Amino acid sequence: MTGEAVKDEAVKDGALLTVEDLRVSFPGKGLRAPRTEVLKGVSLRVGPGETLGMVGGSGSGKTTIGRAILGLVPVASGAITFAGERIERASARQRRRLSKDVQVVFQDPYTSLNPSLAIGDTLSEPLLAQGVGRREARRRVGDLLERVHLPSDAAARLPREFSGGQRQRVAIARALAIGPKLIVCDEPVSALDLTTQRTVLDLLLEIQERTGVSYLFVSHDLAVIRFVSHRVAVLHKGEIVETGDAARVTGDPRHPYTRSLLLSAPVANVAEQRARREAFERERAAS
Ligand SMILES: Nc1ncnc2c1ncn2[C@@H]1O[C@H](COP(=O)(O)OP(=O)(O)OP(=O)(O)O)[C@@H](O)[C@H]1O
Repeated sequence: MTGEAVKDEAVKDGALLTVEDLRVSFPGKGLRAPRTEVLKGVSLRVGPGETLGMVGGSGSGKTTIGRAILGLVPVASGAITFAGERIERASARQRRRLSKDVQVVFQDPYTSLNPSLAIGDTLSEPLLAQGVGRREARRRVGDLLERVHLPSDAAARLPREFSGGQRQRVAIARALAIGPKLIVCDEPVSALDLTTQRTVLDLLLEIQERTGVSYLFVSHDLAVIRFVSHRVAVLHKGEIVETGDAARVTGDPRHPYTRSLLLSAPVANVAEQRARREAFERERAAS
């Protein structure tokens, strides 16, 4: 299929991001070891203004999907289409252009910000790189801080003066700086305590409502995924085993792996969890 043909299809079905039959492998350990296939034909789509939650256990390949979309790992085969443009083997120039539309928020707010750069400089950097003038950049930094509910004097301070939750707000503000269409959120709240998790998730939802940005939201935590996602894809050993509406996948999972994920989730509602476990065990005994 030519690049043009894929472009037309992607635009026609209204997807912002389409991943088709994506395969990624890494060299095995040892000289003659075969490569390890980490993604084994993953397909997904994210619509404009939509959050696709990507959930799966450790090592299932969640982060690798995000990294492939961002061009940070080589793709063995398959197609990644963003806004009608094939990007799985984007050139450095294409990547620079794409960085305006596709941003990322990483898990660890303690390592994702430059410790020697004042918050204002961290936020103005992407703006200046896009050709925004200094004065306008300063004004927009003020807006960004306001949008993520940080005080305007934060601009002059260093990351070490902020808590984990506040730093993650800065990371979100940086991702938002040049008005992206898609943010890959890679476990953005996993390093935060429960109360802070909630405020950062609320912020992400508020931003989506206001700007219409799409999220590919990676997490191992089903409760977090249920809270933020419109649709959910469940990844297991490099393959998507179940996908669908968030309430359906997390409330009435069809695949045994999704059910086991649900059962191993921390217990928010003991009665609900017990009923689910009993139903699961009855079904297993009957099969
Ligand atoms: N650059 C790399 N080189 C070699 N192996 C890698 C590389 N990146 C990831 N892997 C391997 O690929 C597999 C999937 O990793 P990935 O980080 O995508 O999983 P994950 O689902 O995000 O897991 P976690 O929740 O633990 O971060 C793991 O076995 C990991 O060791």
